[in-house]
Amino acid sequence: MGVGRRMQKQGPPPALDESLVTRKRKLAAPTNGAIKKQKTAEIKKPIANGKAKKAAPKKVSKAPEPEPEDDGLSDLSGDAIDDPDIMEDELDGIEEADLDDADDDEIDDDADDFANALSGSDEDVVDSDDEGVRHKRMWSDDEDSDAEEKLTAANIAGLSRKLDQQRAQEAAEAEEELKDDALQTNIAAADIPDDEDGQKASLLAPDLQLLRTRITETVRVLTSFKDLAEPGKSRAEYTQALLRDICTYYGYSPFLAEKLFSLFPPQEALAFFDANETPRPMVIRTNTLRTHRRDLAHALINRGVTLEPVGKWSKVGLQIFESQVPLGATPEYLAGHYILQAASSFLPVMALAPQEHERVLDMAAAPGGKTTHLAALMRNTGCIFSNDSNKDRAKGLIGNIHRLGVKNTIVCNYSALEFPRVMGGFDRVLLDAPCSGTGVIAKDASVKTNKTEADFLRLPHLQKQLLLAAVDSVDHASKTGGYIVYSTCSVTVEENEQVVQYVLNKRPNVKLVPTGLVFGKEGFVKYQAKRFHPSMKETRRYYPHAYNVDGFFVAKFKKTGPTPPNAVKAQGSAEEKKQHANGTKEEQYVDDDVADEVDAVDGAEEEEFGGFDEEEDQKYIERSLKKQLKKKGIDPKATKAKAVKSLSK
Ligand SMILES: C[S@@+](CC[C@H](N)C(=O)[O-])C[C@H]1O[C@@H](n2cnc3c(N)ncnc32)[C@H](O)[C@@H]1O
Repeated sequence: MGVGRRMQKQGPPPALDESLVTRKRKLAAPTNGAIKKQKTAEIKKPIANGKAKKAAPKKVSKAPEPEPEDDGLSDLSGDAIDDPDIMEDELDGIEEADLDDADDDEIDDDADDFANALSGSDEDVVDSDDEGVRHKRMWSDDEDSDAEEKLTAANIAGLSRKLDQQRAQEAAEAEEELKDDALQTNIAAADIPDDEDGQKASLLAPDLQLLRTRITETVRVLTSFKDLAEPGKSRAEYTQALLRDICTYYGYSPFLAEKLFSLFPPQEALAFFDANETPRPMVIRTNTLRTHRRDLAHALINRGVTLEPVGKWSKVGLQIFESQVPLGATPEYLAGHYILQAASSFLPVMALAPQEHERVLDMAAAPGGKTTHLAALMRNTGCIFSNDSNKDRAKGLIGNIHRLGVKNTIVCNYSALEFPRVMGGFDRVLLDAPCSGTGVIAKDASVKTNKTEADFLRLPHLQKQLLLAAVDSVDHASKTGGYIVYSTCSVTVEENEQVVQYVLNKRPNVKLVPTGLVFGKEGFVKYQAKRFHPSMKETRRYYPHAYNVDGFFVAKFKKTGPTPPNAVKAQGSAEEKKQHANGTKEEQYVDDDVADEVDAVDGAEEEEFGGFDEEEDQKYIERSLKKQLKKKGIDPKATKAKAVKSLSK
């Protein structure tokens, strides 16, 4: 695993993170000298057979430190977890300060007691006001020198990775400078062969370099347009030129480049495109049904893995900096002690916050990252219906459920559109919807070119229907729940705010509520000509450039009553149109597409479930296609096949 951006600390930027999570925090950043000292210590640490030897403990432990087990599993067994003595011994090589924020809510009570015994405090790191405890418990990159003394082998390794990262960055910069020099030399050189037109033959590196310079310069002009624009040149002209350069430089289709660019101010858009060029940090989620985060960290450190807690916002995530072993094949992995899972995938589950003994539906669940997290939060109680329409993917879901020791889950294989006809009355429903993947371009670069306008009609349409089904599957009278979480790994407005707005319009019996997540940007209340309900600010957006996590969207709804049988009918009725015209209805927060669709709905939905039918769906798709074609100046009377083809170009 290389160094670089991947090594960056993941999660919320300091301002958000610190102010929201910690009330008292005065520790300063470590000095370079301190980091160097730690680095030296790590270099001295011998590593044999791919297995790092334990660093010598700084403190003498109460009990003699046991030799690490050969298979690294016995110290993670249920007995070890429940036996404070054994666990205390284990912690000699990994100081309690670092990992005892790991468990809290997600582990069993015995383990909580044990954690408390170790730290001398039963408080949660997140809410602690106790400065002393805070010093001990923090595991971050801005400790003071006192706290450094207490850093563990893991922490030292983590920090030394950062030093490596710094060095790599310096090396990259030096290389960049060399290239610059070379470029200048090349440009000035008289012996570059001319092409047929007598122009200097273009060289790939100089072109990209120049392109990058031009992009940066155009962004600068757009940012201070009045002061920097050439007279007579419009903002639109600059933007078009910039988009052309972005497509060439980063390899996006013009359609997607424009769609993504329009989400941000120009400077931020550039940061977003840049962030999509580097992978996010590798993260694993501790399976608290099988182990505790600190025990897992201990076991992996002993196998030569360098890691750190993912951030104070998660009690189960570990960010992997470097590994001597394949993380998908360690004994701990095979024993189900963790799952490889992107950090942002934790968020929808945290937002849904399932309670023990509830009935929960995961509508689109494969391969099961979120289902298994739900099960862990519910401590294997209650019942999860874990559904996916794709049978092959559902096999992976079953595999993960078995590996991670999930016992409260029933796997089903329906189109989620069939809920609640299959079953309803759930306390909570998670809809992690199929989406375009514009939040995970760093993982799948094909998204840059393979998504067309047709996808951004088809997917939102499916997402809207699925979300209506999710709402209708929840028991509004649930004593503990009545919540729905909608998430996507996409950043487009069509797949997020527009879907949420559509459902708010169609189902007056739900409202948006805070997600409870401690970081993330507010959803759009306004986007281009579209206006959304003010409560849309309760939804959360996540961007790779802002938090070093995959792009994600999370919305949480509370169902307040049964769906009125005439809900949909009312929305298309003459009375409602009159209300819209008078601006007397909350549903004036309607975007064009929603208005079209609402107008198109004349048939009543007789039952709580929306009663979708393919014919009706087709009508919406065709209507939207026609609109798009008209916008493009294409004859909408062209055959549908031709129309889709031209839109796909
Ligand atoms: C984003 S992935 C879900 C990831 C999953 N929640 C996890 O955390 O591992 C979306 C899933 O939706 C499924 N899907 C697509 N259309 C569906 C439908 N109509 N009903 C149910 N599942 C569907 C896909 O097969 C895919 O597995």
